[in-house]
Order: sequence, then structure tokens, then C-alpha cells
Amino acid sequence: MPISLTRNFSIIAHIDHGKTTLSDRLLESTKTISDREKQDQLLDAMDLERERGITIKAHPVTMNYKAKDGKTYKLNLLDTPGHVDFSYEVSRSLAACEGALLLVDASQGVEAQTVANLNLAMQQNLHVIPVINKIDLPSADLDKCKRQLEDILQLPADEAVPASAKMGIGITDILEAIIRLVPPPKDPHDGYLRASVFDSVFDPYRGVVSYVRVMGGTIARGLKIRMMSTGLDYEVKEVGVFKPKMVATEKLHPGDVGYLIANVKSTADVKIGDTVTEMRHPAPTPLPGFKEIHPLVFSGIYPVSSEDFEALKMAVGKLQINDAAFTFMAESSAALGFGFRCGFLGLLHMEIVQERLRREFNMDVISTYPSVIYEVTKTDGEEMLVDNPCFLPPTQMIAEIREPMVKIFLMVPNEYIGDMMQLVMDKRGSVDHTETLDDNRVMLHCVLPLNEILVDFNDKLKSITRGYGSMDYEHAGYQASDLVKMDMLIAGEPVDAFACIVHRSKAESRGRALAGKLKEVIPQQLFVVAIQAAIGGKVIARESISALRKDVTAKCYGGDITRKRKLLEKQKEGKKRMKAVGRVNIPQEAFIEVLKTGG
Ligand SMILES: Nc1nc2c(ncn2[C@@H]2O[C@H](COP(=O)(O)OP(=O)(O)OP(=O)(O)O)[C@@H](O)[C@H]2O)c(=O)[nH]1
Repeated sequence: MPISLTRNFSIIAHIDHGKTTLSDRLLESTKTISDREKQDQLLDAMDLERERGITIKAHPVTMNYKAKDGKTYKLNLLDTPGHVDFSYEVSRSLAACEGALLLVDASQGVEAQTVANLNLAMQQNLHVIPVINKIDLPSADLDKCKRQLEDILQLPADEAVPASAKMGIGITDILEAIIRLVPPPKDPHDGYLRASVFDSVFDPYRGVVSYVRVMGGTIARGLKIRMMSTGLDYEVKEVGVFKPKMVATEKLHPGDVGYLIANVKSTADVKIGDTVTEMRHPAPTPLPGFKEIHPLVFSGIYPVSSEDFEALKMAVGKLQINDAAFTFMAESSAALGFGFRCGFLGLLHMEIVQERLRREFNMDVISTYPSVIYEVTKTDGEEMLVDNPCFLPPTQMIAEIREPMVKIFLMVPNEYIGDMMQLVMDKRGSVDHTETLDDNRVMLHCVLPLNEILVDFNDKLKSITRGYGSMDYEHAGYQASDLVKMDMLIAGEPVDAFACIVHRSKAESRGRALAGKLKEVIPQQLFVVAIQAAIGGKVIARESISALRKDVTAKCYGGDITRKRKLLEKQKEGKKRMKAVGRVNIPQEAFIEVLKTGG
């Protein structure tokens, strides 16, 4: 098939605007999937994705479409992960395309993620076709959406295709618009093989499968290839396309999207965004845009019972083979025993990994309060990176601490601007400028510390704006800040799992909140237990738990034996799941509850 009949495109959208539903419709209407294979939301393969209704991994698929002009076109659809944690992967998938469908929910209109995703597509010089989806909804407002496309996004509204992915309306119009508006790939004809790797997965039977877009040259079985960022050479064992299942082919040509399998051991050896070239005749320069990705959020993951350490070690190892962005290193905690310090791209990525450990590996784990990575300059000039509060040097040895910042785009209805600005301020942020979007919405451009949005920022945004606000963010470098390490002491013993790095102005309130929470969840002991929050030895908050009378059943005077038994059972159950910290037994739930307490 000549390259002029190929179209490579992605679908970008705000969460829930219907990307997966539309992808499935396109597959159906091009008969890429038969009825037998058809199942709800085919592209979201992972169970977890399906359950949470969000797309995490990109699955490309090749469709053949007989257009109204009588010609049969090859359409490659690259699905993009729909979350900011994975924006590098999104940018690599987009770089493998010439066009994108920008999906907007007809009743919701343009949202923060629509804007952020459009920016990513524009950076790759893609031709963007707006699609206004869900026009079947009674609340759909086509005119308003068109106005927003022009006013907010500066996209030509007359190119917008009205559609309903759910009801199958406008699907042919979308396919025709792709043929008409998305340019075909260009073959540079420079004699070099260059293919960009935009994703990779680990298949237990075949090893690492790399998803590639060929820019120039061809890849065939038996070819010796080189990954340009690592300089490592491999032999291609198989190439093929996604229909949507993997189907082996003879060759991949310029403009093609497909997969290659070589003798690669782990996904960690295949860098997303890397360029594949020929070993014997390597391209002089790689394709632009490659970046090493580094985890930004860290948390300790510990087995609930220490006998499970080996099983956890195996599980995290297996997860990493599949997910090169996830990192881990053994660590130990006085309170939690042996576990792993794990690195993630963001909070959603962290939740996904924890959930997979629970579900796929049946592991019962505790994770510590998430932390970002701090840059520290010591008084002796030494520079260090700190991802665990326990390793922060003592205050007198620190010259400066810098924390990661994010630029946030907040879209909010006018009436909530005041409350949102207050929230940004409470989270140590500042509002850079505001932009009027339409009659009733504004976009706030803010800068905040990443640490402050980790746990509950999105929830607060949703509750302040009654669900109408939306956000997106990008990283914005490091900034010096007055941060301190706060220890929590229980009966005089510091408990490392509760230590945290906080801004000095917030230390007292966070210390009080943590001490209060611990008082609630730690059962009474036979002696008075002091709970203290301290900075460098100075106590800033304090609570105490009064001593328990020896006989727990004493207050059930006489009679009610079932109640007595229940209490004893409860006490037994409690004992089983306690961690002894010094003289105090702390139940597992205490760790979980406290780590949930926001700053
Ligand atoms: N009424 C109506 N509902 C739709 C339409 N398209 C999608 N939906 C519904 O909108 C919800 C979200 O659709 P998805 O396709 O999962 O959205 P998505 O954009 O893929 O979401 P992420 O994968 O999280 O980015 C689902 O409940 C769909 O059934 C449509 O045209 N009309």
C-alpha cells in the first residue's frame, strides 16, 4: 500500500469525554474487530483500567477503511494514556502521528485536560480535528462547544465533527475527516532506518514487545538493530502490526505503526522515545524528543506481615519488568520492618502499582506517606537528593532545601474563584494570572509546590466547585523553601514511618493533626502514652492517651457473656495485627489511617 494511503492519528480528550467508546466504534465500523471478539471497551485491556474507567497504557491498532473516494486507507490509531502522570508517554505517542482527534463532551465543553492535551498535540505539529461527542445527551450544547473551540482553543469550529460515540452517530464523518485533513506520513528517503519507540510491554512468552513508528527505512526479521540512547544492539525476531491483536508481517515500512520483538530482556532496556536504527548503517542523529524519565513521587511499600517480604520482592520485580517507569530499592524501617522505597511518575501511577500488588499478587501492603524528591545543599557544599524524610540531614547541616514546583491550570466557574484562590494560597501557591474563558468560567494559572497537590488537592477542587472544576499540571522546576523534618514520637520513641518533611509554617498544624489522629487510633496501653510532634528535638504538638485498666471486660459488669467474648475476641484480633514500637503496640490500621491524613 503506498504511503499516501496511510494516516496515523491519536485521540486526545479530557477524562470521560468518550475516548475509549469512540475508539471502539472506529474499530467496529472499519470491521477491525468481529462481533465475536467484540466486548465493551476493547482498547482498555487492563482490568484495572476498565474498573477505574481510565486509560493507562497506549494500545495502537491498525484499521483498513474503504473511503468514499473508493480507495482503501490504512489508519493507525494510537491510544494515549489519559493522565498527566503519563504525559511523556502521551507526547511520544503523539510524535508518532500526523494528526489527532480532539474529543470534547458536548455537555461539559472544553476542560483543563483538553487544553493541556491540545498543547501537547500542537507541540508535535499535528493537524487537530475537533470532535464534539455525546450530542445525543439532552444537555448537549453544540453552539457553545463551537464557540469554546474558537475562543479558548483557537481551532476552526467549522471543521468540528458532531458525533455520538455511544449511539454511533457521525462515525463515518470522523473517518472521512481523518482521510481529508490528516496529512499522510512523509518518507525522508535518506537511506537510514529511524523508528521511534513509543511504548513497550512485557509478554511472558515472547519477552519485551516494543511499539514502534517507522519514520524512514524498513525493519524486517533478522535485521540487526541498535537502540540509539543505550547503544545496545539486538536482532529482530519478529515484526508485525496490531489488528488489534498482534499479527506478524514481513516488514514494517516508512509511516507504519507496529511492533518489534528482539532479544531484549527487560522493558527497562527499551527506553520510551528512543530511536531504533540499523546496527551496520546507523543514522547519524536520533529522532528528536527523547528524555530519560525519572520518578517524581516516592513511597515506602512494606508487607503487612514480615514473612511476606520475599513474596513482595518477587512481586515488585515482576511489576518492574512491565513498567519501566516504576523503580524500587530495598529499605528498612524500625516501625514497619523490611520493605521497598518505590518511585512513581505521580500519585495515580502509585495507586495503580499498589492496587496491582494487592490484586495480581495478592499482597497485603502498607505504604508510607508519599514524598517528593528534595534537592538539598549541605553547609559543606555537598549536594544530595532526598526521597525519604529519614535521610534528611540535621537542620544545622543544611544550607538550602529546594522542592519541586508545578504549574497548574485550573478551570473553574466564576462563582468559585474566591474559594479556589484561597485553596491555592493555603497550599502555599500563587496565582500567576487569570484568563476569562467564556461567560461563566475562568482559567487560573497557578504555581504550587508538587508536595501540596499530592494527596487531596483534586478532591478539594472538586468539592469547592461542586464537581465543575477541572485541573491539569506540568512540572516547573525546583524552588528553595523553608522546609523542616518533623518527627513523631510515641512514648518517647521516634517512629520513622510517620516522619515527614513539611513547610515550617505548616509544621504545627500538621503535627497537631497527626498527634490527634494517632490518639484516636492507638489503643490504650497499661501506661500513659505521650504522642509528640517535634522538629529537631523541640516538641511542637502533644497529645496523651490515658492508661488502660487491666481487665478489658471489667466494664461489662457480669451478665452479658456474648459481649464479653466479643471484647476478648477483638482484643485478640488486635494483638495479631500490632507492630510493637518501643513499649507501645500500634495497630496496622493506625499506620494506614495516619498516612491518609493530608497536610
Ligand atoms: N451519552 C453518551 N455517553 C457517552 C458517549 N460516548 C461515551 N459516553 C459515555 O461516557 C463515559 C466515558 O466514556 P469513555 O469512552 O470511557 O471515556 P474515556 O474518554 O475513554 O475516558 P478515559 O479512558 O478515562 O480517558 C462512559 O460512560 C460512556 O458510556 C456518547 O456519545 N453519548
